[in-house]
Amino acid sequence: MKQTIVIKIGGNASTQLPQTFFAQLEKWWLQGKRILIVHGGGPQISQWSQKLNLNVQKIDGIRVTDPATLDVTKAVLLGLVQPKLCQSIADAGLPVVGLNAADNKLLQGEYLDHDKYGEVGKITQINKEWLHQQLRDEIGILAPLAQTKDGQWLNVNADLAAAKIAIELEAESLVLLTDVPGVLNSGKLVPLLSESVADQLYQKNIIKSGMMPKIKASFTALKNGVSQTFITNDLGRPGTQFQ
Ligand SMILES: Nc1ncnc2c1ncn2[C@@H]1O[C@H](COP(=O)(O)OP(=O)(O)O)[C@@H](O)[C@H]1O
Ligand SMILES: CC(=O)N[C@@H](CCC(=O)OP(=O)(O)O)C(=O)O
Repeated sequence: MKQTIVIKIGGNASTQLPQTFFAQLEKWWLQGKRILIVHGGGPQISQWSQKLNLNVQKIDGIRVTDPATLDVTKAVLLGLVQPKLCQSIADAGLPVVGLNAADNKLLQGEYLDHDKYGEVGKITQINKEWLHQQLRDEIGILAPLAQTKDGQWLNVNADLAAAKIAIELEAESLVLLTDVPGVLNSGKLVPLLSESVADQLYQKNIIKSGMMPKIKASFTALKNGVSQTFITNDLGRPGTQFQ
């Protein structure tokens, strides 16, 4: 569906959305684009885990998730982050619907590597027809959680979830909205990034932590039919575009 735009909003970015974000969203909506927002909430999950004396550990940007942390993840994403985002988009006068994995088996998944990450998964199947229908009338706000065929919930990194969903929806673009202007090298924005240069930046430890799943997500989407992928902190600016 070439009229679809998938925007991933990181947990930090979701707390400081500028007016330009809502203006661009409205512009795309009025142009007839279908818009799906996949939201993160990593910093909020870490904060609540700490309050509850749970261990916070990430490996290359992926949270190690034990059953108690999975409960916190669900509660924070579906109880705090998502309603707040829905509220701010509704306040901007745009139609919005909050969505999660359990809505008509929207996101099915399987474990990534149970021994390494615990209750963490990757998305394997999407209820596309139903999702397309929802996006005809409303902007969708979707949490990065999936369910196995047996109904077990899985925590999914939001960048990787957004890429998989963008591919499945045949989106025209994927925008990863975060708290930095794009990929930085010695403090300078890299406007265009190829996979070989990204590998070099990774080898030099310039691309690390939370940027790693974003790079993987961007190239995966690009190689699988999404025409354009960006990492930015402003919907009005392309930040880093992938090539
Ligand atoms: N080369 C890089 N350029 C920019 N940011 C980087 C880079 N390498 C690591 N990062 C880190 O990645 C962070 C963004 O990832 P993350 O904190 O997971 O954000 P989000 O919550 O938006 O997913 C940046 O704030 C920065 O600390
Ligand atoms: C498995 C995994 O890492 N899940 C992520 C889901 C939220 C997320 O990705 O949020 P940000 O985009 O704000 O980082 C987590 O628990 O932090």
